[in-house]
This record gives sequence, structure tokens and C-alpha cells, in this order.
Amino acid sequence: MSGLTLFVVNPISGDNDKSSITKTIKSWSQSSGESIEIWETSGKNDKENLEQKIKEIAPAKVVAVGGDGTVLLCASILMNSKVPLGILPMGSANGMSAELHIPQNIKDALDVVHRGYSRKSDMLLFNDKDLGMHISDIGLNAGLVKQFEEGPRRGFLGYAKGIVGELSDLNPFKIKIETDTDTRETKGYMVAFGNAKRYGTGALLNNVGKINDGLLELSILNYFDITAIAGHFFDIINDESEHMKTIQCKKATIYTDRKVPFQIDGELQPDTNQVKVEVLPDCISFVVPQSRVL
Ligand SMILES: Nc1ncnc2c1ncn2[C@@H]1O[C@H](COP(=O)(O)OP(=O)(O)OP(=O)(O)O)[C@@H](O)[C@H]1O
Repeated sequence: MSGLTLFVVNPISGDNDKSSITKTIKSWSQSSGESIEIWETSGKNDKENLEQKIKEIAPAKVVAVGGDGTVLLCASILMNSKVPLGILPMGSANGMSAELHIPQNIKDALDVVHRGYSRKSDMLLFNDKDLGMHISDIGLNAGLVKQFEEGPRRGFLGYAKGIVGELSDLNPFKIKIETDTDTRETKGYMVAFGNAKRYGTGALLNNVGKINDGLLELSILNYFDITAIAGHFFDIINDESEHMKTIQCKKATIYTDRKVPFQIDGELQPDTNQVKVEVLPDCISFVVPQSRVL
């Protein structure tokens, strides 16, 4: 595809030096003949400013250089347009790029951008206003994200302390789920909202999710059992799993009997006792390796 490629670089994502990435992008532009522009996020009004930039330069492709937050920022602007979104995975969480099999190596990921194969994906809309793309949840995992973000500690030790804190406070909550097809009540520690199969950490959430199936997966963690949880890291969950149930639907509202932590694609939201979610089918195109084109 000819035309301009806009690289949207998040300078703070993933704690790695972006100046060498910028150099690599510029030399790739010369060797591949792709004309490029590089635009950095500031962390303030990025959506409005990027929207403006995209209107001005009308790129043929946009490439998010960062983690899931940067991918979601770009996707929220490009949705329902014909402009495909590539990814150079540079975040601390790169769930969407892992789902799309984008290479972690930057030169290989740039090669995917240059080839320009694309596939469509659904997105998720929460509470009629917030977009999600990969995996969001309420309860246990969002509690860990909260411990990590709100605690004074960074790094692995801080994360480990956060896990211990979160697990020692663990109590199930009552959950009512209304989907477009049924209503059920249960108790559990977490409800995940998936457009995909696995978290950016590699942990498997469900066996059925496809990013372009027009469905979302609600996965409910009913029992907390460390060996069963460990199974998710080794891909040994099955449809009969006792501790985790998955329901596919097009929309749902979840009610809980107390306010619980909530995260959308890794970004913490205010604690909540009610989440409405619906799938927005096939509304964004990602640039993917040829093997991932359907
Ligand atoms: N220049 C900037 N300064 C500070 N924050 C920024 C800047 N640009 C983007 N951000 C913030 O970076 C976050 C998105 O980061 P992203 O998910 O791409 O990478 P990440 O390394 O996975 O991030 P994190 O692990 O902190 O969520 C958003 O919260 C956004 O507001």
C-alpha cells in the first residue's frame, strides 16, 4: 500500500529507550521507501490531538509504538475507518500484539507493517462510553492492577507484595449476569470480559474467543485454587473446568453485591458494582503477519 505511515510513539511505555526505536524506524523508512511521520504521545489530551493529526495528514496506515494503552488509543480513533493499525510492541503489556502474532523483534514487526496484510477485529464498549479491545475484568486481576498502580512499589518485588496483599483479602462476591440470551446468578472472585483468548502475560483465559467472531466472552472465576490458576499458565483449561466458566454473548450487564476493582485493557477504572458491555463487530483493521489473515 502506498501513502504515508504515521508512527504513534509512547515515549514512556515499557521503560525502554525510544530514541533507538525512532532511529530504527527512520532507517527502515529509507530502506523500504515508505514515507513516514513520527508523532509522540504526551499523556495529556492524546485522543483529541491524535485525531487532529490524523485528519491533517490522512495516513494510509497508523502504527502504535507502545503497549496495549497506545494500541487502544489509536484503535479508538481509527475504528470504523479504512485505515489499518499496525503495532510495534514496546509496552509492559502487549496483549493485543501477542494475540495477532506480531513479532516482538522490531525489525520483524516493521516487516509486517511493510507487507501490509490486514484483518478485522471486534472491539468492546463498556458502559456506553469506554472502549476496550483485548481483555478487561472486575475483581481479582483488576485488584492486582490496582495494587500495582496505587502502591508506592514498582518492579517485580512490588508486584509480588501486591499479589500477597490481594490474595490475603480474598472474598468472593455475588454476581448477577444478564446477557442478550439469559440471566444467571453466581458467586465468584472475578469476571473477565474477553475479545481474545489470553492475557498479555500469556495466561489462557478461555479456549473459544476469536477477535472477529462478533461475540464477547465472559469468564467467571468461581473457585480460587492456586493449582487450577496455574493451569492457565500451562494452557490446561477445558470447557468442563469447575473453577472457571465461560459464556459467549453479544452484550451483557454484570451486577455485583459490592464495589470491586475494574480494569479495561490494563487501565484502571473506578471501583464499580455494575458493568454494561457490548461487542462492536469488525470495527477495526489490524496489520498482521500473512499467516494471521483469514
Ligand atoms: N509522554 C507521556 N508521559 C506520560 N504518560 C504517557 C505519555 N504518553 C502516554 N502516556 C500514558 O501511557 C499509558 C499507556 O501506556 P501503554 O499501555 O502504551 O504502555 P505500557 O508500558 O504497557 O504502560 P503501563 O504498563 O504503564 O500501562 C497511558 O496511561 C498514557 O496516558
